Amino acid sequence: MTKIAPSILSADFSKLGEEIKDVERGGSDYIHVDVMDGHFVPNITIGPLIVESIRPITDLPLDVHLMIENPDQYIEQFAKAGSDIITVHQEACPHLHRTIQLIKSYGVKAGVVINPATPAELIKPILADVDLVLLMTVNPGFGGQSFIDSVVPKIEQVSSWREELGLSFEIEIDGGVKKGTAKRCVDAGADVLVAGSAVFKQEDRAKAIQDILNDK
Ligand SMILES: O=C(CO)[C@H](O)[C@H](O)COP(=O)(O)O
Ligand SMILES: [Fe+2]
Repeated sequence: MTKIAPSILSADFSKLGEEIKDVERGGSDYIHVDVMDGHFVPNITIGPLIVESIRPITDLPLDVHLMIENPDQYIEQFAKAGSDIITVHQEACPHLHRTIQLIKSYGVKAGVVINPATPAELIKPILADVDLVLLMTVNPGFGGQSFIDSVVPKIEQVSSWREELGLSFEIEIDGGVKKGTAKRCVDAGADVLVAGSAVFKQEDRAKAIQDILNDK
């Protein structure tokens, strides 16, 4: 069963708690939290305080996507704030194994992310250590961007390695996912679809979620 992870980046922050409840009722599997530092990406969003404040609102796993430089410095804070999954960018981690082990040391699931232009070969050595691989289908930094089609073969590639290596990490896709692009991701091997604007910018969030999951 394909999972959906609405990204609160596109939610109305003035009523974030209600927004999260709405997508939870609408059938979400994870809540995706986009953390941006204005350095790794050209935008600033939220920090551990927000993760801590939304933690009591939902029992859904908080899937925290760190788009920050030097993530090692902040992993403890995000873990203690209540993250269930923390994903770090390969491009931001010179010592990727160490960073993945640091996340796991707090009892949190660990994921690795790559940008659209980063070859999947660069994360092959870490696949046996991660719970999740996040493949960006936009350049990180903003919601509402267009899906980059050239990432689809990379989804197939990572999915085939997972089978060959007998591993069980989840493959998550992030950026421009909506009805029309979701099917291509799922057909290529994606398990979890992040969707920001395609969920939160719609009035009926339950319908928006079903439209994405039923993309045929
Ligand atoms: O990581 C992200 C951007 O860097 C977001 O998760 C992503 O862009 C979701 O927004 P949308 O579905 O509107 O593209
Ligand atoms: Fe994200």
